[in-house]
Amino acid sequence: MKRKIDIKVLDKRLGNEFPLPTYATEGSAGIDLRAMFDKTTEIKPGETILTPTGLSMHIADPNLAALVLPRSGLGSKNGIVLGNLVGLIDSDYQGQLFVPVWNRSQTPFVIEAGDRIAQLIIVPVVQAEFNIVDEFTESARGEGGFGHSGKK
Ligand SMILES: O=c1ccn([C@H]2C[C@H](O)[C@@H](COP(=O)(O)OP(=O)(O)OP(=O)(O)O)O2)c(=O)[nH]1
Repeated sequence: MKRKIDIKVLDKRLGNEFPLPTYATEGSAGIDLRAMFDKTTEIKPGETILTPTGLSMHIADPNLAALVLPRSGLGSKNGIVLGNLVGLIDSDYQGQLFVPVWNRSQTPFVIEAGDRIAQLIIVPVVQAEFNIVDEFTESARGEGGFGHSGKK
């Protein structure tokens, strides 16, 4: 059976006033996160507002993490993205998920309580280890650094 990560619903409006997050289709990678403000909130141009989601998670498994990403439509049409560009939820984080919602547009943006403002995906993680070396020969591909391949 597929293992599922437990996400706790802290805000009782979720599941009552607003639908619980769901994977919209069989192929959906993410679930939408809602802005669980107490009231309608305006984000001024250039402003970032830390937004509660009403959801708490403890991933616990170090082989997993979660990413908070902008919703494509809000980002490309309304300039509503994330103040940290991408949010990383560590497997040992325990607590409410917050989304720093950034209005990078030139116009104020109104968020009603419960609006879907970002999305969350759970991803596999492989940790790196660091090894001190005496000598290192770069491969042909590594020489010259960024943009060195000359390919367009
Ligand atoms: O958009 C986000 C990003 C992070 N977090 C939570 C989960 C994450 O595990 C924790 C710390 O995030 P991060 O490690 O990115 O923050 P930091 O600024 O590097 O601080 P820290 O010193 O806590 O690592 O904050 C959120 O709720 N929303």
